[in-house]
Formats: sequence, C-alpha cells, structure tokens
Amino acid sequence: MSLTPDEARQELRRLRGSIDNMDSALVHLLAERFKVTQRVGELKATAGLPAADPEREAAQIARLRALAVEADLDPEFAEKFLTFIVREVVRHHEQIAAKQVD
Ligand SMILES: C=C(O[C@@H]1C=C(C(=O)O)C=C[C@H]1O)C(=O)O
Repeated sequence: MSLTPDEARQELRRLRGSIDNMDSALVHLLAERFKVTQRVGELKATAGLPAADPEREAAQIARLRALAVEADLDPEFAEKFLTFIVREVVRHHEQIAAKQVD
C-alpha cells in the first residue's frame, strides 16, 4: 500500500492522536497507582513494616510477565517497567518511614 505524502501525514496525525490518548491514560493510571501506594507506605510506616516486600514483588513480576506474553508484549520490557515503578514506590516508602522517625 503506497500513500501520497499528504495521506501519510494524515495517517501519522491519526496514529499520534491515538498514542497521545494512551500516554494520557498511562499518566492517569500511574497517578492513581502512586496515590494507593502512598497509602500503603503510610500504613507500613505506622505498623513498623518494611518498605519493600520482595516476595510480593516476585509474584507481581511473574503475573505481569505472563500477562505480557498473552498480550504480545515483550515480558522483559514488562518486568523492567514494573521494576522501575516499584523501585520508586519503595523509595517513597523509605521516605515516609524516615519522616515518622523524625
Ligand atoms: C506497594 C507495596 O510496597 C512495595 C511496592 C510494591 C509495588 O509498587 O507494587 C510492591 C511491593 C513492595 O515492595 C506493597 O507492599 O504492596
């Protein structure tokens, strides 16, 4: 299928509109996730529980890797993405716990 330059530009605009919508959804989902993990961090700090839970993280990685395969997404990428987010969450939890000690 060969497109004229105008048709290609039109298709590019349409595809980028779709990418923008998905990026917006991702940002909103991440914001909601961080609101919930903030509450988890406060709960853990109050109860004296550790910031990180490696067992839970391993279970999440296994679950997301399987979901990624089903969804035709690279499971390595899914794991890296989750690990990146969880690392940030644990950093927040450590900060929340440190504030409680002050
Ligand atoms: C949110 C939690 O705290 C940490 C962050 C996790 C996450 O972002 O999913 C998972 C496990 C913990 O290391 C939790 O324990 O559920």
